[in-house]
Amino acid sequence: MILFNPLNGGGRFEDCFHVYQSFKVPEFNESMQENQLYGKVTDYLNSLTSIEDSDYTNLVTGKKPNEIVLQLDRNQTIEDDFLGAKVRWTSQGSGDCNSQGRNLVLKVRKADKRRILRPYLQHIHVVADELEQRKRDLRLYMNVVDDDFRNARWRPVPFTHPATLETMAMEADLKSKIKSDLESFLKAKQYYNRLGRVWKRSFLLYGPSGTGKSSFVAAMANFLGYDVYDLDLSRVKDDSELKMLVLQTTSKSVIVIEDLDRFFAEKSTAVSFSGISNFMDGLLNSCCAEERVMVFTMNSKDQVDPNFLRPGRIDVHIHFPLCDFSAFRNLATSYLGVKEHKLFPQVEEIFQSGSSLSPAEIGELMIANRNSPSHAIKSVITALQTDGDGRGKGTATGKLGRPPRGFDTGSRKSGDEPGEPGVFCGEGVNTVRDFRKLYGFLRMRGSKNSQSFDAGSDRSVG
Ligand SMILES: Nc1ncnc2c1ncn2[C@@H]1O[C@H](COP(=O)(O)OP(=O)(O)OP(=O)(O)O)[C@@H](O)[C@H]1O
Ligand SMILES: [Mg+2]
Repeated sequence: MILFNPLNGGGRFEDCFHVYQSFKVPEFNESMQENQLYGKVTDYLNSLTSIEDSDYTNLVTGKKPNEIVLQLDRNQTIEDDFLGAKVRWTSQGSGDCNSQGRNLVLKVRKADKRRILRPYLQHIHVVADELEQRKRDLRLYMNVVDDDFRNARWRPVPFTHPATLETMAMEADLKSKIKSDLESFLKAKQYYNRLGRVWKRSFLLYGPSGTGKSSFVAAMANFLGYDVYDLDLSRVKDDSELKMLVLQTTSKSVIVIEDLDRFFAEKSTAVSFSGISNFMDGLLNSCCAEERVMVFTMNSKDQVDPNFLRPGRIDVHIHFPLCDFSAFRNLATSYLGVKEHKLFPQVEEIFQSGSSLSPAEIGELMIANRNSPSHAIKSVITALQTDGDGRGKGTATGKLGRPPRGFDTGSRKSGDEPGEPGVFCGEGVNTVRDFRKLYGFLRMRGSKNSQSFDAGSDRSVG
């Protein structure tokens, strides 16, 4: 007696008693046109963790260079859970010599069918669309003034910034909080709709120059699979032009305004404070597309009107501190491929004494000396001793676990000369001072000497 047919979706005892109902999703319709649902279900199934856990599965190249994706094999069955119900999917050959293509067969318990079938198919649609969105090439939009039309508009270019959340040197706990915050934002459409709120999230990234704020915006966009709208306020004529630009942005995008504190301090934009607040509120109460992330970067939030930073306008505040020893280790791992080194205790001691540099400064020294990790670390030690000018003493981080301390603007120490013994640098960057020149750090020194961080009022992720 044959009870189970393994080609019939991994036969189970219940199958024999018609406990399940099957639904076939063919690859092509009767006119041999592609059935789009088949593509969506395939993408959805290939993204499930159960495919990773199955006994065998296919590995195929994806659309992007070096991308490898998991793919359901013919006659393979995987399980999925939805609203507490278990369903099974089997990939089958068409079995019909007159037709081509494959089928995906869904088995649902009859008892669950009425309750879950429609929402489950809807869920597959949503997830597949999100996956598609993440796969497509991203764009960076910059606002330009169109001479002919005297109008501001967005000009797109391909967005190819390589930063990812993984490449950012940040405290691990903070990074994983941000990651799960973004993940839950992506899944929260129905939640926001139920609350009657626009599906958006706004972030404030603040910290000294060269600590990774701009790179982090790129990493977020790559993580979310969103386009980036980089709004340059100095190119905006007035408040109404700002409004028009906002209306032109599309959903699934990160809208970023960099160095906002500078605009407020220098009044170097024709846009008023209320224009910017309305810009944020306009997005909040939006007539325009939703599913957007807004990011503002600044060196310090001291000079910024607290009204601007109030809850509801800014959801998440993230502080970007100067390097500590743990960030240094992260950088050494990614830039030099070194997880441990005999010089690490010495580096740690210097950090503990309060010296610090920005990740950009340390990263640049590592890149310049990347052929010899020892030389690279020695150059960092020398730079911390000579250029590290005690800035680390003032980096109150609050959320990163270090207690808030007064900020020491401290004048530079004298040993600021290039070419310290034992320091081998290449590519024209010999000391942090050289790098600061390159990076435009002096610009910041001139205008932003007195910074301190209000860690106490942080609302951080989580
Ligand atoms: N935390 C970090 N992790 C990894 N790389 C970093 C980090 N911080 C800075 N860098 C590197 O330093 C360079 C400058 O960083 P970035 O431009 O993101 O700094 P920033 O905070 O935006 O500075 P500014 O305030 O001057 O705009 C980038 O090449 C980036 O890769
Ligand atoms: Mg920046």
